[in-house]
Amino acid sequence: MMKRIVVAVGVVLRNHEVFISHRDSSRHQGGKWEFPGGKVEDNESVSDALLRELKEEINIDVISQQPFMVIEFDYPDKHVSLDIHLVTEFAGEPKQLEGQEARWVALQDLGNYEFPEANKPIVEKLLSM
Ligand SMILES: Nc1nc2c([nH]c(=O)n2[C@H]2C[C@H](O)[C@@H](COP(=O)(O)OP(=O)(O)OP(=O)(O)O)O2)c(=O)[nH]1
Ligand SMILES: [Mg+2]
Repeated sequence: MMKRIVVAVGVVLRNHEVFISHRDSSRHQGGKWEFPGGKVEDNESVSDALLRELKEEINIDVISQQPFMVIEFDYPDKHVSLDIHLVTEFAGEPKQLEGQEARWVALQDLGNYEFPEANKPIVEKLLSM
């Protein structure tokens, strides 16, 4: 059985816009857009991982976050559990630190971006807000 990887994911919101990054094509589910985040390490809580990943990837300090949804999804080569949080307050200006393209996108335009298949319910829920 494939081990399920727990991933902390942040939907960073400001004025009805969300900050997304483009996943490098060399990576798992590469060439698609993503919400910043990454794997929860051993001995780390999901919220610790969320804070760490958003600092490492987009250089912000999370001040407020709320659980949004959990999605378990099996890619052929990887089983993931995405623990998604809305980040509604943060310090610093989001900036991609890992060389990926990144941008603010209006919530109602999210449907124009290609995300990994597991993200479908996230995008649907955001579009219905
Ligand atoms: N960050 C992120 N990962 C996602 C999303 N949707 C989705 O299926 N994933 C999957 C892709 C990866 O298989 C997995 C973990 O993401 P990751 O590669 O960013 O993990 P990480 O930041 O710890 O990076 P690394 O150790 O692989 O370099 O979650 C999403 O919206 N954001
Ligand atoms: Mg990541």
